[in-house]
Amino acid sequence: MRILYEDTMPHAGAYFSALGNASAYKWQTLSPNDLVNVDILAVRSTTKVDRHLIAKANQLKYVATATAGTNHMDTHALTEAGIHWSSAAGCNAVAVAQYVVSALCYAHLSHSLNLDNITVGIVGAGHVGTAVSSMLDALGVCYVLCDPPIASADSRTFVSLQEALKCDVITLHVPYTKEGLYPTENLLSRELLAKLEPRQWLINACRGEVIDEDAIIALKKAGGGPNLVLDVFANEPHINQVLLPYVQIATPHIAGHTLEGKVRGTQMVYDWLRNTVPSFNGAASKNMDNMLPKVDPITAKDLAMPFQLMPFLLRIYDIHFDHRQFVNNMAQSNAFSQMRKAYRVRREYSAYRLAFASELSDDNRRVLTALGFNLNA
Ligand SMILES: NC(=O)c1ccc[n+]([C@@H]2O[C@H](COP(=O)([O-])OP(=O)(O)OC[C@H]3O[C@@H](n4cnc5c(N)ncnc54)[C@H](O)[C@@H]3O)[C@@H](O)[C@H]2O)c1
Ligand SMILES: O=C(O)[C@H](O)[C@H](O)COP(=O)(O)O
Repeated sequence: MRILYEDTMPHAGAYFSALGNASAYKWQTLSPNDLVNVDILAVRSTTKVDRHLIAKANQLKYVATATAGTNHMDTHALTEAGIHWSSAAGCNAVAVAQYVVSALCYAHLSHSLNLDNITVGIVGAGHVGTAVSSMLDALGVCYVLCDPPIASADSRTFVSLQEALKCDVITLHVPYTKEGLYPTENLLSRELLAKLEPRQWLINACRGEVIDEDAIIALKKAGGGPNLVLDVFANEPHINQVLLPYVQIATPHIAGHTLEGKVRGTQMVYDWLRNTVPSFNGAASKNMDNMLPKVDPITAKDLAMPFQLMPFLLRIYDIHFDHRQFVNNMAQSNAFSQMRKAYRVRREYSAYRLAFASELSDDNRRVLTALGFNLNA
Protein backbone atom coordinates (compact mmCIF):
# COMPACT_ATOMS: atom_id res chain seq x y z
CA MET A 1 0.00 0.00 0.00
CA ARG A 2 1.36 3.42 -0.93
CA ILE A 3 0.75 6.09 1.71
CA LEU A 4 1.25 9.81 1.08
CA TYR A 5 1.21 12.19 4.05
CA GLU A 6 1.76 15.90 4.62
CA ASP A 7 5.21 16.74 6.00
CA THR A 8 3.69 18.95 8.74
CA MET A 9 2.28 15.92 10.57
CA PRO A 10 4.59 15.29 13.53
CA HIS A 11 5.97 11.74 13.70
CA ALA A 12 4.03 10.73 10.61
CA GLY A 13 7.07 8.92 9.16
CA ALA A 14 7.41 6.76 12.28
CA TYR A 15 3.69 5.99 12.31
CA PHE A 16 2.98 5.34 8.63
CA SER A 17 6.17 3.53 7.63
CA ALA A 18 5.01 0.86 10.08
CA LEU A 19 2.03 0.30 7.78
CA GLY A 20 3.38 0.45 4.25
CA ASN A 21 5.36 2.35 1.64
CA ALA A 22 5.03 5.80 3.18
CA SER A 23 6.37 9.10 1.85
CA ALA A 24 5.77 12.76 2.59
CA TYR A 25 4.53 15.52 0.32
CA LYS A 26 5.68 19.04 1.01
CA TRP A 27 3.16 21.35 2.71
CA GLN A 28 1.09 23.37 0.19
CA THR A 29 2.44 21.56 -2.87
CA LEU A 30 0.09 18.60 -3.36
CA SER A 31 -1.22 18.33 -6.94
CA PRO A 32 -3.47 15.80 -8.75
CA ASN A 33 -0.45 14.10 -10.38
CA ASP A 34 0.98 13.28 -6.92
CA LEU A 35 -2.03 11.03 -6.24
CA VAL A 36 -1.43 8.65 -9.17
CA ASN A 37 -0.86 5.14 -7.73
CA VAL A 38 -1.43 6.33 -4.16
CA ASP A 39 -3.72 4.22 -1.93
CA ILE A 40 -3.87 6.33 1.20
CA LEU A 41 -3.66 10.09 1.71
CA ALA A 42 -3.17 11.78 5.10
CA VAL A 43 -3.57 15.57 5.28
CA ARG A 44 -4.01 18.49 7.64
CA SER A 45 -6.48 21.30 7.18
CA THR A 46 -4.57 23.51 4.75
CA THR A 47 -4.70 20.83 2.05
CA LYS A 48 -7.95 21.21 0.14
CA VAL A 49 -9.21 17.77 -0.86
CA ASP A 50 -11.70 18.32 -3.66
CA ARG A 51 -12.78 16.84 -7.02
CA HIS A 52 -9.88 18.55 -8.77
CA LEU A 53 -7.27 17.08 -6.40
CA ILE A 54 -8.55 13.50 -6.71
CA ALA A 55 -9.17 13.66 -10.50
CA LYS A 56 -6.14 11.47 -11.32
CA ALA A 57 -6.25 9.33 -8.18
CA ASN A 58 -6.55 5.93 -9.85
CA GLN A 59 -6.31 3.79 -6.70
CA LEU A 60 -6.98 6.12 -3.77
CA LYS A 61 -9.17 4.32 -1.23
CA TYR A 62 -8.58 6.13 2.08
CA VAL A 63 -8.24 9.83 2.97
CA ALA A 64 -7.75 10.97 6.56
CA THR A 65 -7.24 14.40 8.04
CA ALA A 66 -5.26 14.71 11.28
CA THR A 67 -7.52 17.61 12.30
CA ALA A 68 -10.91 18.07 13.95
CA GLY A 69 -12.36 20.26 11.19
CA THR A 70 -13.33 18.66 7.88
CA ASN A 71 -14.47 21.67 5.88
CA HIS A 72 -11.31 21.49 3.74
CA MET A 73 -12.49 18.12 2.38
CA ASP A 74 -15.28 17.62 -0.16
CA THR A 75 -16.65 14.57 1.63
CA HIS A 76 -19.46 14.15 -0.95
CA ALA A 77 -16.87 13.88 -3.73
CA LEU A 78 -14.84 11.35 -1.72
CA THR A 79 -17.88 9.19 -0.96
CA GLU A 80 -19.02 9.34 -4.59
CA ALA A 81 -15.57 8.18 -5.67
CA GLY A 82 -15.78 5.24 -3.25
CA ILE A 83 -13.06 6.69 -1.02
CA HIS A 84 -13.34 6.14 2.74
CA TRP A 85 -12.53 9.21 4.79
CA SER A 86 -11.96 10.10 8.40
CA SER A 87 -11.10 12.99 10.70
CA ALA A 88 -9.30 13.20 14.04
CA ALA A 89 -12.25 14.54 16.03
CA GLY A 90 -11.16 15.52 19.50
CA CYS A 91 -7.40 15.41 18.82
CA ASN A 92 -6.90 19.02 19.85
CA ALA A 93 -9.96 19.65 22.04
CA VAL A 94 -7.83 20.08 25.17
CA ALA A 95 -5.50 22.48 23.34
CA VAL A 96 -8.40 24.71 22.31
CA ALA A 97 -9.91 24.54 25.81
CA GLN A 98 -6.57 25.72 27.25
CA TYR A 99 -6.56 28.55 24.68
CA VAL A 100 -9.98 29.60 26.02
CA VAL A 101 -8.72 29.40 29.62
CA SER A 102 -5.76 31.60 28.70
CA ALA A 103 -8.13 34.12 27.10
CA LEU A 104 -10.20 34.20 30.30
CA CYS A 105 -7.09 34.65 32.47
CA TYR A 106 -5.98 37.50 30.21
CA ALA A 107 -9.43 39.15 30.34
CA HIS A 108 -9.40 38.77 34.13
CA LEU A 109 -5.92 40.20 34.70
CA SER A 110 -5.89 42.91 32.02
CA HIS A 111 -9.55 43.90 31.76
CA SER A 112 -10.84 43.07 35.25
CA LEU A 113 -13.29 40.43 34.05
CA ASN A 114 -14.36 38.84 37.32
CA LEU A 115 -14.49 35.11 36.63
CA ASP A 116 -16.38 34.49 39.89
CA ASN A 117 -19.24 36.51 38.59
CA ILE A 118 -19.69 35.59 34.93
CA THR A 119 -21.45 33.01 32.79
CA VAL A 120 -19.79 31.61 29.68
CA GLY A 121 -21.99 30.59 26.74
CA ILE A 122 -20.45 27.58 25.01
CA VAL A 123 -21.87 27.26 21.49
CA GLY A 124 -21.16 23.76 20.18
CA ALA A 125 -20.85 21.13 22.91
CA GLY A 126 -18.88 18.47 21.04
CA HIS A 127 -15.28 17.53 21.75
CA VAL A 128 -13.97 21.08 22.14
CA GLY A 129 -17.05 22.57 23.82
CA THR A 130 -17.07 19.71 26.33
CA ALA A 131 -13.35 20.14 27.04
CA VAL A 132 -14.00 23.85 27.64
CA SER A 133 -16.82 22.98 30.05
CA SER A 134 -14.50 20.63 31.98
CA MET A 135 -11.92 23.41 32.35
CA LEU A 136 -14.63 25.81 33.55
CA ASP A 137 -15.85 23.18 36.04
CA ALA A 138 -12.29 22.96 37.35
CA LEU A 139 -12.08 26.75 37.68
CA GLY A 140 -15.55 27.08 39.20
CA VAL A 141 -16.74 29.34 36.37
CA CYS A 142 -20.47 29.16 35.46
CA TYR A 143 -21.46 28.27 31.91
CA VAL A 144 -24.37 27.26 29.71
CA LEU A 145 -24.28 24.98 26.66
CA CYS A 146 -25.94 25.58 23.29
CA ASP A 147 -26.02 22.73 20.77
CA PRO A 148 -29.38 22.25 19.00
CA PRO A 149 -28.22 19.24 16.90
CA ILE A 150 -27.55 17.08 19.97
CA ALA A 151 -29.80 18.73 22.57
CA SER A 152 -32.65 16.21 22.42
CA ALA A 153 -30.36 13.15 22.69
CA ASP A 154 -27.91 14.41 25.32
CA SER A 155 -28.48 14.32 29.09
CA ARG A 156 -26.89 17.73 29.67
CA THR A 157 -29.01 20.91 29.86
CA PHE A 158 -28.97 23.19 26.84
CA VAL A 159 -30.09 26.75 26.08
CA SER A 160 -31.01 28.44 22.81
CA LEU A 161 -28.46 30.43 20.83
CA GLN A 162 -30.29 33.62 21.83
CA GLU A 163 -29.83 32.71 25.52
CA ALA A 164 -26.17 31.78 25.04
CA LEU A 165 -25.54 35.12 23.36
CA LYS A 166 -26.65 36.95 26.53
CA CYS A 167 -23.68 35.51 28.45
CA ASP A 168 -20.74 37.62 29.59
CA VAL A 169 -18.40 35.47 27.49
CA ILE A 170 -19.46 33.56 24.37
CA THR A 171 -17.14 30.92 22.96
CA LEU A 172 -17.80 29.25 19.59
CA HIS A 173 -16.99 25.58 18.95
CA VAL A 174 -19.12 24.49 15.99
CA PRO A 175 -18.00 23.03 12.67
CA TYR A 176 -18.18 25.23 9.57
CA THR A 177 -21.16 23.94 7.58
CA LYS A 178 -23.31 25.41 4.82
CA GLU A 179 -25.86 22.62 4.58
CA GLY A 180 -28.13 20.55 6.80
CA LEU A 181 -30.63 21.51 9.48
CA TYR A 182 -28.17 23.61 11.48
CA PRO A 183 -25.79 25.38 9.08
CA THR A 184 -23.17 27.48 10.85
CA GLU A 185 -22.05 29.84 8.10
CA ASN A 186 -22.65 33.34 9.55
CA LEU A 187 -24.31 31.69 12.57
CA LEU A 188 -23.49 34.95 14.32
CA SER A 189 -25.37 37.03 11.78
CA ARG A 190 -25.49 40.80 11.48
CA GLU A 191 -28.75 40.82 13.48
CA LEU A 192 -27.41 38.68 16.32
CA LEU A 193 -24.07 40.50 16.47
CA ALA A 194 -25.90 43.83 16.75
CA LYS A 195 -27.41 42.64 20.05
CA LEU A 196 -24.00 42.02 21.66
CA GLU A 197 -22.76 44.66 24.09
CA PRO A 198 -19.27 46.15 24.54
CA ARG A 199 -19.06 44.58 28.03
CA GLN A 200 -19.29 41.07 26.49
CA TRP A 201 -16.43 38.91 25.18
CA LEU A 202 -16.71 36.85 22.01
CA ILE A 203 -14.16 34.07 21.48
CA ASN A 204 -13.96 32.34 18.11
CA ALA A 205 -11.57 29.38 17.85
CA CYS A 206 -13.63 27.27 15.42
CA ARG A 207 -13.84 28.77 11.92
CA GLY A 208 -13.90 32.42 10.83
CA GLU A 209 -16.88 31.95 8.53
CA VAL A 210 -19.14 31.23 11.54
CA ILE A 211 -19.20 34.99 12.26
CA ASP A 212 -20.40 37.59 9.74
CA GLU A 213 -17.03 39.32 9.59
CA ASP A 214 -18.20 42.34 7.58
CA ALA A 215 -20.88 42.94 10.19
CA ILE A 216 -18.46 42.76 13.10
CA ILE A 217 -16.09 45.17 11.33
CA ALA A 218 -18.98 47.61 10.78
CA LEU A 219 -20.01 47.33 14.43
CA LYS A 220 -16.48 47.93 15.62
CA LYS A 221 -15.97 50.91 13.30
CA ALA A 222 -19.12 52.40 14.79
CA GLY A 223 -17.68 51.99 18.30
CA GLY A 224 -19.85 49.03 19.34
CA GLY A 225 -19.60 45.26 19.44
CA PRO A 226 -18.10 42.88 22.01
CA ASN A 227 -14.47 42.42 23.00
CA LEU A 228 -12.98 39.99 20.51
CA VAL A 229 -10.66 37.00 20.87
CA LEU A 230 -10.17 35.56 17.40
CA ASP A 231 -8.03 32.59 16.45
CA VAL A 232 -9.76 32.11 13.12
CA PHE A 233 -10.78 34.39 10.27
CA ALA A 234 -12.85 34.25 7.13
CA ASN A 235 -10.94 33.32 3.97
CA GLU A 236 -7.71 32.14 5.62
CA PRO A 237 -4.89 32.60 4.88
CA HIS A 238 -5.92 35.78 3.02
CA ILE A 239 -7.56 37.40 6.00
CA ASN A 240 -9.11 40.86 6.17
CA GLN A 241 -6.56 42.79 8.21
CA VAL A 242 -8.98 45.67 8.69
CA LEU A 243 -10.40 43.69 11.61
CA LEU A 244 -7.12 43.37 13.53
CA PRO A 245 -6.99 46.77 15.29
CA TYR A 246 -10.39 46.05 16.81
CA VAL A 247 -9.43 42.71 18.31
CA GLN A 248 -8.25 42.30 21.94
CA ILE A 249 -6.54 39.01 21.11
CA ALA A 250 -5.81 37.83 17.57
CA THR A 251 -3.87 34.65 16.80
CA PRO A 252 -3.14 32.86 13.51
CA HIS A 253 -5.33 29.75 13.89
CA ILE A 254 -3.10 28.10 16.46
CA ALA A 255 -5.57 27.36 19.26
CA GLY A 256 -5.27 23.63 18.56
CA HIS A 257 -1.55 23.67 17.84
CA THR A 258 -0.15 22.09 20.98
CA LEU A 259 2.43 19.39 20.36
CA GLU A 260 0.05 16.91 21.99
CA GLY A 261 -2.85 18.07 19.79
CA LYS A 262 -0.85 17.58 16.61
CA VAL A 263 0.71 14.25 17.53
CA ARG A 264 -2.69 12.99 18.72
CA GLY A 265 -4.01 13.87 15.25
CA THR A 266 -1.33 11.70 13.61
CA GLN A 267 -1.99 8.92 16.12
CA MET A 268 -5.74 9.02 15.40
CA VAL A 269 -5.15 8.74 11.64
CA TYR A 270 -2.82 5.79 12.27
CA ASP A 271 -5.40 4.09 14.51
CA TRP A 272 -8.18 4.66 11.97
CA LEU A 273 -6.08 3.08 9.20
CA ARG A 274 -5.12 0.17 11.44
CA ASN A 275 -8.76 -0.50 12.21
CA THR A 276 -10.19 0.21 8.75
CA VAL A 277 -7.79 -1.06 6.09
CA PRO A 278 -8.18 -4.88 6.08
CA SER A 279 -4.52 -5.57 5.24
CA PHE A 280 -3.39 -3.46 8.25
CA ASN A 281 -5.31 -5.61 10.70
CA GLY A 282 -2.86 -6.69 13.35
CA ALA A 283 -0.48 -3.73 12.88
CA ALA A 284 1.17 -2.84 16.19
CA SER A 285 -0.47 -0.24 18.39
CA LYS A 286 1.62 2.84 19.14
CA ASN A 287 1.68 5.10 22.17
CA MET A 288 2.15 8.79 21.41
CA ASP A 289 3.40 9.43 24.97
CA ASN A 290 6.65 7.74 23.96
CA MET A 291 7.13 10.33 21.22
CA LEU A 292 6.70 13.44 23.36
CA PRO A 293 9.74 15.05 24.98
CA LYS A 294 9.59 15.37 28.77
CA VAL A 295 9.24 18.84 30.31
CA ASP A 296 11.40 19.72 33.32
CA PRO A 297 9.40 19.80 36.58
CA ILE A 298 8.40 23.26 37.78
CA THR A 299 9.76 23.93 41.25
CA ALA A 300 8.90 26.55 43.86
CA LYS A 301 12.14 28.37 42.92
CA ASP A 302 10.75 28.95 39.41
CA LEU A 303 7.74 30.79 40.77
CA ALA A 304 6.81 33.95 42.56
CA MET A 305 5.21 32.82 45.82
CA PRO A 306 2.55 33.00 47.21
CA PHE A 307 1.08 31.02 44.36
CA GLN A 308 -1.47 32.78 42.17
CA LEU A 309 -3.47 30.64 39.79
CA MET A 310 -4.23 33.03 36.92
CA PRO A 311 -0.67 34.36 36.43
CA PHE A 312 0.55 30.76 36.67
CA LEU A 313 -1.84 29.59 33.93
CA LEU A 314 -0.77 32.51 31.74
CA ARG A 315 2.84 31.59 32.31
CA ILE A 316 2.15 28.05 31.10
CA TYR A 317 0.34 29.34 28.03
CA ASP A 318 0.36 33.09 27.39
CA ILE A 319 -2.19 33.85 24.69
CA HIS A 320 -1.19 37.53 24.69
CA PHE A 321 2.36 36.60 23.68
CA ASP A 322 0.90 34.86 20.62
CA HIS A 323 -1.24 37.93 19.95
CA ARG A 324 1.76 40.28 20.04
CA GLN A 325 3.76 38.05 17.71
CA PHE A 326 0.84 37.83 15.32
CA VAL A 327 0.10 41.54 15.17
CA ASN A 328 3.80 42.45 14.80
CA ASN A 329 4.36 39.90 12.06
CA MET A 330 1.21 40.82 10.16
CA ALA A 331 2.29 44.47 10.20
CA GLN A 332 5.53 43.48 8.44
CA SER A 333 4.30 40.87 6.00
CA ASN A 334 1.10 39.06 5.20
CA ALA A 335 2.55 35.81 6.49
CA PHE A 336 -0.45 34.11 8.05
CA SER A 337 0.41 30.63 6.76
CA GLN A 338 4.10 30.88 7.57
CA MET A 339 3.35 31.94 11.14
CA ARG A 340 1.16 28.91 11.62
CA LYS A 341 3.79 26.61 10.20
CA ALA A 342 6.55 28.11 12.35
CA TYR A 343 4.45 28.21 15.52
CA ARG A 344 6.42 27.58 18.71
CA VAL A 345 6.26 24.27 20.55
CA ARG A 346 3.40 24.61 23.01
CA ARG A 347 2.66 21.89 25.55
CA GLU A 348 -0.59 20.98 27.26
CA TYR A 349 -1.02 21.23 31.04
CA SER A 350 -0.64 17.45 31.34
CA ALA A 351 3.02 17.74 30.26
CA TYR A 352 3.90 19.77 33.36
CA ARG A 353 4.93 18.21 36.65
CA LEU A 354 4.56 20.59 39.57
CA ALA A 355 7.26 19.93 42.14
CA PHE A 356 5.90 22.56 44.54
CA ALA A 357 2.58 20.84 45.16
CA SER A 358 3.21 20.50 48.91
CA GLU A 359 3.34 24.30 49.18
CA LEU A 360 -0.09 24.75 47.66
CA SER A 361 -3.43 25.12 49.37
CA ASP A 362 -5.84 22.20 49.06
CA ASP A 363 -7.99 24.37 46.85
CA ASN A 364 -5.19 25.12 44.39
CA ARG A 365 -4.14 21.48 44.36
CA ARG A 366 -7.69 20.45 43.52
CA VAL A 367 -8.02 23.04 40.72
CA LEU A 368 -4.63 22.26 39.16
CA THR A 369 -5.31 18.52 39.25
CA ALA A 370 -8.72 19.02 37.67
CA LEU A 371 -7.13 21.17 34.94
CA GLY A 372 -4.80 18.28 34.08
CA PHE A 373 -1.49 19.21 35.72
CA ASN A 374 0.59 16.43 37.22
CA LEU A 375 1.08 17.06 40.94
CA ASN A 376 2.78 13.79 41.75
CA ALA A 377 6.29 14.98 40.97
N1 LIG B 1 -8.78 26.80 16.07
C1 LIG B 1 -8.39 25.55 16.12
O1 LIG B 1 -7.21 25.29 16.19
C2 LIG B 1 -9.40 24.44 16.14
C3 LIG B 1 -9.08 23.23 16.77
C4 LIG B 1 -10.05 22.23 16.82
C5 LIG B 1 -11.29 22.42 16.22
N2 LIG B 1 -11.54 23.58 15.58
C6 LIG B 1 -12.86 23.80 14.95
O2 LIG B 1 -13.85 23.60 15.95
C7 LIG B 1 -14.87 22.78 15.43
C8 LIG B 1 -15.47 21.97 16.55
O3 LIG B 1 -14.55 20.97 16.95
P1 LIG B 1 -15.02 19.70 17.79
O4 LIG B 1 -13.87 18.79 17.81
O5 LIG B 1 -15.64 20.11 19.05
O6 LIG B 1 -16.15 19.12 16.82
P2 LIG B 1 -17.35 18.20 17.24
O7 LIG B 1 -17.93 17.70 15.98
O8 LIG B 1 -16.94 17.24 18.29
O9 LIG B 1 -18.40 19.20 17.94
C9 LIG B 1 -19.09 20.20 17.24
C10 LIG B 1 -20.42 20.41 17.94
O10 LIG B 1 -21.07 21.52 17.31
C11 LIG B 1 -22.46 21.22 17.27
N3 LIG B 1 -23.15 22.04 16.29
C12 LIG B 1 -23.23 21.86 14.95
N4 LIG B 1 -23.98 22.82 14.40
C13 LIG B 1 -24.37 23.64 15.40
C14 LIG B 1 -25.15 24.81 15.46
N5 LIG B 1 -25.71 25.35 14.36
N6 LIG B 1 -25.34 25.42 16.67
C15 LIG B 1 -24.79 24.89 17.80
N7 LIG B 1 -24.06 23.75 17.79
C16 LIG B 1 -23.83 23.14 16.62
C17 LIG B 1 -22.50 19.75 16.95
O11 LIG B 1 -23.76 19.17 17.27
C18 LIG B 1 -21.37 19.20 17.80
O12 LIG B 1 -21.80 18.78 19.06
C19 LIG B 1 -14.19 21.93 14.34
O13 LIG B 1 -15.13 21.56 13.35
C20 LIG B 1 -13.14 22.85 13.81
O14 LIG B 1 -13.65 23.59 12.71
C21 LIG B 1 -10.65 24.60 15.53
O1 LIG C 1 -9.63 21.63 12.68
C1 LIG C 1 -8.66 21.57 13.41
O2 LIG C 1 -8.29 20.53 13.99
C2 LIG C 1 -7.86 22.81 13.68
O3 LIG C 1 -8.39 23.91 13.04
C3 LIG C 1 -6.40 22.63 13.45
O4 LIG C 1 -5.70 23.46 14.32
C4 LIG C 1 -6.00 22.87 12.05
O5 LIG C 1 -4.60 22.85 11.98
P1 LIG C 1 -3.81 22.78 10.59
O6 LIG C 1 -4.18 21.50 9.96
O7 LIG C 1 -4.31 23.91 9.75
O8 LIG C 1 -2.39 22.84 10.96
